[in-house]
Amino acid sequence: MNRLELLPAVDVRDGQAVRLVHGESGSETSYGDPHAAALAWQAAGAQWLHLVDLDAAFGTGDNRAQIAEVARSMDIKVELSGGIRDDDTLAAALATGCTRVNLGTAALETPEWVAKVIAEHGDRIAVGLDVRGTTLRGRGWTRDGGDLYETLARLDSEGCARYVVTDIAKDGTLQGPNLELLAGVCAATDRPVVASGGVSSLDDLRAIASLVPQGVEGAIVGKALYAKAFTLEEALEAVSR
Ligand SMILES: O=C(O)c1ccccc1NCC(=O)[C@H](O)[C@H](O)COP(=O)(O)O
Repeated sequence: MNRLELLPAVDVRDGQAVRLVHGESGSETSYGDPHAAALAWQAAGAQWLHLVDLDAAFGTGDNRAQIAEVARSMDIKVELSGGIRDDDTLAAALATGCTRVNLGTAALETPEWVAKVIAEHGDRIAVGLDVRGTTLRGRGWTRDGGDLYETLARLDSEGCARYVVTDIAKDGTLQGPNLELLAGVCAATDRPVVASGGVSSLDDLRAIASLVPQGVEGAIVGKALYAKAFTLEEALEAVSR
């Protein structure tokens, strides 16, 4: 059986690594230099980094140059997210050498473009399914964007390689992942799923790992690492068995 991949998160707002609660602008806690955070996760044994430009996601500017520098300097795989919505932002993201990008708003607002780039770039494109209940949210999670399962069926038919599934109600809260949502998405698609939002403990990671046979491939971990609920080394050990 495959091991659960862990993706420590570095979310960047106004040049700083931050954590948000429910992804809400204004709820930031700052954790300093994003590059230092990324290098720390790499040094601790991460194989992946989940790197988010929150300003680009919210439409309050961007941190593209800084994020590109971080992505380029990593020896590990990087998943880039936040504000990738057109040819220019996609080309800039892919040019950082990241392993894949995560599209959110574009999958809701410009589905033809997303179908085109899925066809062009295959596995380098993931789609973020960020939900409240079963309603998708776009534009930095501020606007409703349709039904989760209808969108999933459409993206599946277009060949989307992978989904990053976030329960916004859980994100940044340390309240535990939404296992029911993850199991529901896995039952609806044969594509791999990356779980995001709410991880609070090693037991949460073990619970997500129990869904690997159903199709969960990885888990993004943010707040719990920054709040020192456990170390990344402990997390990697917990999912290695
Ligand atoms: O990923 C995005 O594009 C995004 C847009 C707007 C608000 C938040 C966004 N991402 C947040 C994350 O990916 C978190 O880092 C991740 O869900 C970790 O959550 P947690 O472990 O609960 O801190």
